[in-house]
Amino acid sequence: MWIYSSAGVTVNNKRVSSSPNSLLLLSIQSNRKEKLKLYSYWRTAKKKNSFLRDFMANSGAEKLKLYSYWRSSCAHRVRIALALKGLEYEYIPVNFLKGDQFNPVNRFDPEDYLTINPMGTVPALVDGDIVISDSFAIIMYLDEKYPEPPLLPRDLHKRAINYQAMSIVLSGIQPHQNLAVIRYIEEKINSEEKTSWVNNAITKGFTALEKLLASSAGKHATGDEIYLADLFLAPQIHGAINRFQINMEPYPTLAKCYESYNDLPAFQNAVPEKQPDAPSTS
Ligand SMILES: N[C@@H](CCC(=O)N[C@@H](CS)C(=O)NCC(=O)O)C(=O)O
Repeated sequence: MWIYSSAGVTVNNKRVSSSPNSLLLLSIQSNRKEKLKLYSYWRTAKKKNSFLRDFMANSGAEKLKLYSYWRSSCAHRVRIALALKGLEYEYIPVNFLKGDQFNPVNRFDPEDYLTINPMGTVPALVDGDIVISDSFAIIMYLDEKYPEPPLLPRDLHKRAINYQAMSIVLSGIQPHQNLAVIRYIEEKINSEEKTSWVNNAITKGFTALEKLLASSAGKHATGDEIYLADLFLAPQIHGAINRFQINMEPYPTLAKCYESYNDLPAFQNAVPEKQPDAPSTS
């Protein structure tokens, strides 16, 4: 696998050059004409990461792999990030209802999914030899490797609001509505208790988010650009409305952001209903 960074070029973990420019000369399979084409493309590419992205897409390098489940809001966040960064990936479904998390997910995986993510949850991203689970870690990894468009604003206050909104969803809401948790409540108590538990967690989180974002929001959570908070809000609101039938009227700021997300292709294509493992009737 080719890794290109400001520190140089690595192929299959072997440093082959300390100068990123020589990537072009190292495109071993290319003939002189192709090399010149690559070189002139690199010279004119506005952003180095778009060069890397295109080069990876055309070089036969292994594609990113995303272990996902259509309805997972955590995987949904990563799908948006991948789309915003313009990255192609292989979608590998992990079907929790069939217990895929305890088995090899498909015939190409020699080992159980738990060796990929010992927590047995999605998402997990595989980038060559690098395996990352947890949506936040994955999104930060992608943002650092492919800095355009940036997922964190430069303004420190706005950046802190993004972290805060992300954290409310990541640790204040989603864990309470997680499949394993709600199944447990349903089994040990009953389904009314499950519904009230989830509603309570979403209401508490959305009330806090509404207060946090009322003064910072533009078209999106912290202005008109898309940032980290938006990647966490969109899937959370989508699930709240479609899966848990939450009324968004008390949260006008969140509802307005959600409406704007629905206009953007990166968000439109990442929704659960459009994933390859979604049931056809959903
Ligand atoms: N903090 C983790 C949470 C991962 C997580 O809980 N994923 C859920 C789907 S959104 C899951 O895999 N649930 C399966 C289960 O609970 O068995 C992340 O953001 O990736």
